[in-house]
Amino acid sequence: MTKTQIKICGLSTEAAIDAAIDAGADYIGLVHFPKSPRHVSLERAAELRTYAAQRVKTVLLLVNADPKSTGKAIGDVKPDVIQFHGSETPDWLKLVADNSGLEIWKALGVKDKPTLAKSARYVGAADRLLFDAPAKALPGGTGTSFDWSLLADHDHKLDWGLAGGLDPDNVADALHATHAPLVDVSSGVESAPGVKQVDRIAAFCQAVREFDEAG
Ligand SMILES: O=C(O)c1ccccc1NCC(=O)[C@H](O)[C@H](O)COP(=O)(O)O
Repeated sequence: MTKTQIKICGLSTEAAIDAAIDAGADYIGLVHFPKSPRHVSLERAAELRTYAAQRVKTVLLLVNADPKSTGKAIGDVKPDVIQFHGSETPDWLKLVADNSGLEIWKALGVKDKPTLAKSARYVGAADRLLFDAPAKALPGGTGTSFDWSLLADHDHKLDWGLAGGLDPDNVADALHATHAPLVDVSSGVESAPGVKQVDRIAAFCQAVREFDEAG
């Protein structure tokens, strides 16, 4: 049985971390981007990372952070993975990877086939691509989906994941359409921006596991 990996993103409380772990998530995401309703300070991100350590992998999200801020964020939080969610270049990702030894993910907003074709430039720079909806007021956490059929026959050159407007009711359809090895959710398991709902986290993970079991 293929086990789809699950990332629950935009957590800011210990209770939400417990809910994600209890539901069987593989990754939690901590957003360090002051414009986001899910923003956590580096101090709080470090506390949450320590709370989660050994139980689930922690992904720290940054958006177009400068080199000094990136180094401080990595040093303070010590995440397992760093996810870049802005317009960061492959060269910048390589530099961070070489200096930190961390696993690197790059989020890309998918508009059309040419966007997907351009994603190949991250080969050798990122460990995983996260295909998300195009940016709106925020670069991520928008709660909107893109056209999943764009991924149906895409020749993936890198490990990858699917994000953007997923929720407990549509994640099985998204997996049928894309066969994503990882799914990422934020708004779809919230009652309001930044407020995670334990029962929706559980329902999301349950829907993924039911898809996996149905084969
Ligand atoms: O979640 C945010 O507020 C956010 C802000 C700025 C950059 C990235 C952000 N989230 C990144 C994620 O990985 C989200 O889980 C992903 O975009 C999917 O979000 P959603 O459509 O709300 O499920």
